[in-house]
This record gives sequence, C-alpha cells and structure tokens, in this order.
Amino acid sequence: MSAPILVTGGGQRIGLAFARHCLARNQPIIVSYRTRRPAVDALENAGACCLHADFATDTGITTFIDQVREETDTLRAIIHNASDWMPERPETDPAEVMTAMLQIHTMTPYRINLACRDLLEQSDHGADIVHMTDYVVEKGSAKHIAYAASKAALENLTLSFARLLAPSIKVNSIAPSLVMFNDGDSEAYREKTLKKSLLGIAPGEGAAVEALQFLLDNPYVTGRRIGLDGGRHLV
Ligand SMILES: NC(=O)C1=CN([C@@H]2O[C@H](COP(=O)(O)OP(=O)(O)OC[C@H]3O[C@@H](n4cnc5c(N)ncnc54)[C@H](OP(=O)(O)O)[C@@H]3O)[C@@H](O)[C@H]2O)C=CC1
Ligand SMILES: Nc1nc2c(c(=O)[nH]1)N=C([C@H](O)[C@@H](O)CO)CN2
Repeated sequence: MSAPILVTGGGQRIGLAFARHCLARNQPIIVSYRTRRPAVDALENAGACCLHADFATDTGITTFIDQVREETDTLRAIIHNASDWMPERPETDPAEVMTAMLQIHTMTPYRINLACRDLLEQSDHGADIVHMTDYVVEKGSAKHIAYAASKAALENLTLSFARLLAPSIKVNSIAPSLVMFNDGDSEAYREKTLKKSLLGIAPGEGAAVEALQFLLDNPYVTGRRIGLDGGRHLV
C-alpha cells in the first residue's frame, strides 16, 4: 500500500476532483473537509479517509495535525488547496479579513508543513508539497487585497520550504487564474473574465488535476510556480 496523499479542502471543486483522481489510480488519500456534503460521503465510501477540519483557528489546525498523525506514519504528498476567496467589503472589518486570509492561506500550510515533515520523509516513493496559490500574487487584486497578500505569502513559503526540505521533499506551487466559475456568476462577469486570458476559456478542474499530477511525477522541479492561467500575463 503506497503512502497517502493529504489534500486540504477536498469537499468540492478542485480538491474534490483531485481526490477522485487519486482514488481512480488506487492512490490512498486523506481529505480535509469543512462542510460535510454528499461528495464527502462518496469519497469515504470509495476508500478515502475524510477528516473534518476548520483551519480558522490555531486549535483547529493543531487538532487536524493530531488527527493526521493518528491516521498515518507516512505521507506521499501534501496538497494545500483549502482556501477562501474573501473580498474586502464596506461592512466587514478589514482586520478580520486579513486575519482570516493569513490563517487559511499562510498559517495553515506553514504549520502543517513543519508538523508533517517527518511523515513526508518516511515516503519510499518521493515526497511533495504543493501550494495552490493564485495568478494575483504577480499583480495584486483591488477587490481581494488580503486574499492576494496571503497567497503571495504562501508563494514565498514555497521558496523557503523548497530550500529547507531538499532533496527529500520537492515543494512547488500552482498559481491558477480562472479555472472554473462559481454558481451564480453572471453572464456579464463570465464574459469579462474570459477575456482576461489569451486562451479565453475556463478549463475546469481537470487542468488543475493535470498540473498537480505533473508535479508529483516530475523528479527535477522544486521551488517553482506553475502558472495555470491561459497566458493571462500577456493580455
Ligand atoms: N477556482 C478557480 O478558478 C481558482 C482557484 N484558485 C485556487 O485553487 C484552489 C482550489 O480552488 P477551488 O476549488 O475553486 O476552491 P473552493 O473555494 O471551491 O474550495 C476551497 C475549499 O477550502 C475549504 N475551506 C475554506 N476555508 C476553510 C477553513 N477555514 N478551514 C477548512 N477548510 C476551508 C472550503 O470548505 P467549504 O466546503 O466548507 O467551503 C472549500 O471546500 C484554491 O486554493 C484557490 O484559491 C486560484 C485561482 C482560481
Ligand atoms: N478559494 C477560491 N479561490 C478563488 C476562487 C474560488 O472560487 N475559490 N475563484 C477565483 C476566480 O476564479 C477568479 O480567478 C476569476 O473569477 C480566484 N480564487
């Protein structure tokens, strides 16, 4: 039995698609979910270990790390996918937005990587950490300022952890721009957003799954960012 891959925020969309992809390849998987949905039941029925986790507090992170360590003594990879695309709003306290964003996108990966390093080092078939960041780490975002800053911090963690953990653990990030729309996005928003990239599509979860699998398979990439963005920087 190969070592499990840990995916955070695997209850929907990209994390869920990657969890399903792993199960289809008989790759054991541990998934964190915050909201229990039928998709999580289905993952469990298909053999995934699904752990409830809310990373909004330090205690939530500590509890999750303890649960993972009870579950396994080795990990093949950690995919830091859990995320909240929280905008600044007039009615919201900016301090709360920044705290929440740093907690989920920076503190959580930072603490899990340090606490689970020994589990990754026990893997017989290589070991990886992948941070899901965002195209906006290059450009900033007027409507998601704290989100962009916290993803930029995560991008920087990629560099530090790649240095710290080489050569036994590769550490990379994937920086998507539009991969998939959210339910409720208007036609006008969809049209405007599609025009932001050269390729002009919303490729769907599969494009992210392929990028993740590429990083796991490749033996010579570490400390790098894959731009999954349809050439958005050239528009
Ligand atoms: N989709 C896209 O077009 C883009 C995606 N990305 C990045 O790719 C990754 C995956 O994207 P996508 O699938 O759209 O992400 P989603 O926002 O759809 O899902 C993220 C998951 O993270 C979980 N989560 C959020 N906050 C917390 C928390 N405090 N504790 C525990 N879990 C939490 C959510 O749980 P719950 O189910 O309870 O809400 C959700 O299941 C993310 O890191 C995202 O930032 C970057 C750019 C574009
Ligand atoms: N955690 C999330 N991060 C992001 C999302 C999302 O739905 N959840 N969506 C985006 C958008 O696709 C954006 O890139 C274009 O509309 C960005 N990050």
